[in-house]
Amino acid sequence: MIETKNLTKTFDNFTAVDSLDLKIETGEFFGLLGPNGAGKTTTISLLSTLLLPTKGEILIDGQKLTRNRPDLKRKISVITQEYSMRQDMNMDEIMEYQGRLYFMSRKEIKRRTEELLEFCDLIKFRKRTVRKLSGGMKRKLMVCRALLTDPEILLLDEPTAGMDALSRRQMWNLLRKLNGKNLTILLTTHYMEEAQNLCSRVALMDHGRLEEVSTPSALINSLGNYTVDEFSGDETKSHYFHTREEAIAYLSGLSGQASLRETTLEDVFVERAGRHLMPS
Ligand SMILES: Nc1ncnc2c1ncn2[C@@H]1O[C@H](COP(=O)(O)OP(=O)(O)OP(=O)(O)O)[C@@H](O)[C@H]1O
Repeated sequence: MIETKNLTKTFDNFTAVDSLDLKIETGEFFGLLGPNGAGKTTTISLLSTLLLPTKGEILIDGQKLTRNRPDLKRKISVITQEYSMRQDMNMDEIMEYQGRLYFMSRKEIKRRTEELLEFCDLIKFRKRTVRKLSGGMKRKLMVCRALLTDPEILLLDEPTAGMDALSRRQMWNLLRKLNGKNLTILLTTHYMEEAQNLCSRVALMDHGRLEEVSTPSALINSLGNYTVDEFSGDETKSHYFHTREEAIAYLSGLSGQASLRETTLEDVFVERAGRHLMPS
């Protein structure tokens, strides 16, 4: 279990993460959502001990995480937004290099590499250098590399940013499979469809603070499960309803162009951003 208590990070006079109290259960698939600058990446950096908190603490399975706890740090792997891999190395070499950093035996590196590349559908590309991999393959390789040491928790900062629709779906399938094997996953994303599809719970952050923690379906339900979009000129106005009947009754009373659909997490995000999640 990951727990943050009053977790705070201040840069000079600016508070990027403000008194964050969060509990993520073992085996959860958890999403950290919020507008640009909300403090998501900073939170990931704190959880991976890349940054140290100004105040508060992080507990992993009830024990305080610090840079001097290699046993706890080993439970956590992080995949950042940058591709931090040598271009001239092939997949096997990337994995071996990583394994040596963690003092793993040759035999163990080979065994895990085989298993992970197979699991991630990369085995036939193992001799390809990073330079020649597609963006999607590089991301999958980063997942393999992060899992080499067999962590219990995977932190992912925008794992599908810039990916095409097909690669994104392949990554979703891979992350779902990993979560199915009881890997705890915490990701940040700007894609609400991604959070709605993958996450069992999401946290909405803004200005470093936690606004709400809930399930995607409860958030959608709070707005209303049915949406009528009313189109006039360049503008679309969305109206939300709790029942299909109410939505249809409203729709039938409209004279202009309009359509009925299911409400999405993106609607929740947009509505809240309009009200109070707006970056200042
Ligand atoms: N090293 C730093 N020094 C000063 N300010 C920083 C530093 N790192 C982050 N910040 C500031 O902290 C705030 C939160 O940044 P962070 O990257 O955590 O947001 P985010 O939610 O991940 O945003 P995005 O969605 O754009 O990636 C921003 O205003 C950012 O400018």
